[in-house]
Amino acid sequence: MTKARRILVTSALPYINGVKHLGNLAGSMLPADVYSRMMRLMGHEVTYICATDEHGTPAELAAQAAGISVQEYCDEQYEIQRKAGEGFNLAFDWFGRTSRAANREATQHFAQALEANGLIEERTSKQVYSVDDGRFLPDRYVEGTCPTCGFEKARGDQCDNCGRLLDPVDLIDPYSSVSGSKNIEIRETNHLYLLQAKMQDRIREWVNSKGKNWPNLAVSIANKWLDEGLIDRAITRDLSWGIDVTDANGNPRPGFEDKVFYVWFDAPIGYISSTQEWAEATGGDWEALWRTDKGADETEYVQFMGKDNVAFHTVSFPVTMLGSNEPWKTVDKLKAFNWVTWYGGKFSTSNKRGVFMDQALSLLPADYWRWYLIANAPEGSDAAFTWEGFQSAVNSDLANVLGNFVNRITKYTASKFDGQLPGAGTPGDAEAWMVAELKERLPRLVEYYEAMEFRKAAAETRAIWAAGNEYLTKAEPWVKYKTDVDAAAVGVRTGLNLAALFGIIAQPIIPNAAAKILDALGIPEEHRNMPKDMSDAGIAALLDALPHGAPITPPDVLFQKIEDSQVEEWTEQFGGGDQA
Ligand SMILES: Nc1ncnc2c1ncn2[C@@H]1O[C@H](COP(=O)(O)OP(=O)(O)OP(=O)(O)O)[C@@H](O)[C@H]1O
Ligand SMILES: [Zn+2]
Repeated sequence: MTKARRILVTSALPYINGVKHLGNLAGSMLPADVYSRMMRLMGHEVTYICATDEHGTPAELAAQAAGISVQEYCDEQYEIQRKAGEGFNLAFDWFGRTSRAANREATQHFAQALEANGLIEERTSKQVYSVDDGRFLPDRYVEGTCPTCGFEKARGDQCDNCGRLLDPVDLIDPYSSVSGSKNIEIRETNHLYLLQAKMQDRIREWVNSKGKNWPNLAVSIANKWLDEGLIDRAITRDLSWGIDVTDANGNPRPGFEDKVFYVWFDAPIGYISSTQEWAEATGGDWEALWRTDKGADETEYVQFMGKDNVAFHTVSFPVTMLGSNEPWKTVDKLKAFNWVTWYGGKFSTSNKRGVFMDQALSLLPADYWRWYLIANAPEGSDAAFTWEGFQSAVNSDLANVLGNFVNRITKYTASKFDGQLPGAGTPGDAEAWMVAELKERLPRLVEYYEAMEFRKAAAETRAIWAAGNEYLTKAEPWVKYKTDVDAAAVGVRTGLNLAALFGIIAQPIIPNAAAKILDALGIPEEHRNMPKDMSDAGIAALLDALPHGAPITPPDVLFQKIEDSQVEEWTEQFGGGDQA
């Protein structure tokens, strides 16, 4: 017996400005959920934490555009995202918010610890100041002409045309995005700087030791940053929405009354503070997950994110944690994804390109999307979302391979065996073939999950379902029934047990449909875990696990096929073919 492991899972915190698109879902929360579910089914103790990332100028500007306060805006958007997550069956143990008190305290704590260790310093810097607005204009509060490409609507932090990261003072002809005023001055003011350069060697050493368990994509991104040399960064901004900058006594830090911590500093700390909220609400032990002096050295910490977040998780956040000189748990396994692309371009929240979580659920149930997005996870490279690909994954994998199998065998039991699992007959060659298949495939499925290879895990799941269909072709209970009812009974019994197994292994990816199957077969909750005994005898036992005589009710249609006319309609509605 292998020992149950304690696993902490986090997925990149979704930013608060609007409901997430299917790219966001596929590149962070969905695989984290699938992985958490599988680890739970294997008997491990999993805590999956996520939260909304709520600070920063995009939230402020969106609130302003909506004519409400930032707090109100974030409250609304949090609810929307929480509901969308629920709709997609994301089984977070806690879905927190970085704007809550726990994150304020944790962020202020880290800043104190870093400063005490000589890693934070007050420096004077030049900032864009709007005389008419009477305030500094950080990041997106200022727009102007890009010094690199001449684009006239570049934002203070980045040019959307050429992609270059900018400092607001670099903009040519800057104007305030609050008032449009061009009465702009460059003024000096103080900010806190995180002295990342001092941490270069420690982070390198840490990446070298931890990176062994990361995919190449993550290690190469971390090394690229380290090779370029870590630079000191301002971790405060001239804003009011955010976490207040305090002194050691918790009083406002002189000179920082109108400043807050920068969102990049406080967001990842949200993983810790959200775990604290979870512990507070449930009586869970957050320290066993986060403090290596309190048991977290025995916790496995797994992070999920899209590739643009890797640098923050392999360099910036580790600077905060290691620089505190406190015994914080750092990431063990890191899974980074490429992009899901939308018809030759990007999914985009600001341009409303692609399909968004709420819209998706209004078209079809969550399982359909979950299956397609996991089976086509952007792992080795970017993965294109196409309506045709979605249609074919649903129709062939879910409806034809899994749905038909379950339907056929349960309906046949209902019509020929009085809706009861038949106990007669003894297994023969066909059953031995099936045992051999499972003996090879089930351990491989588990390996793929352990390695967080989601495409392969989905493909193996499908291959196991397909082997079941092949088994029925070999066993042909419907033919045998005419001459030898007992021989037919073996095929039906094995088929029903296979249906149960197929439901069990389907649970991580398509939890609702899997529950329907397991309910139809009357499998109690405690028997829905992954099988552990992979010996010949153990696998043979799986094929005769359900009690003889157990009542079997065919489930309603598990999956509706997607019609060509629906694909046409959705292509039209979402502008699928449109390359603009
Ligand atoms: N097209 C995509 N495919 C895969 N992952 C993505 C995609 N777009 C964003 N992500 C990931 O989704 C997670 C949450 O992203 P976040 O809420 O910060 O939005 P974002 O990265 O600003 O994207 P967008 O502006 O397109 O919404 C991050 O880990 C990010 O890397
Ligand atoms: Zn530019």
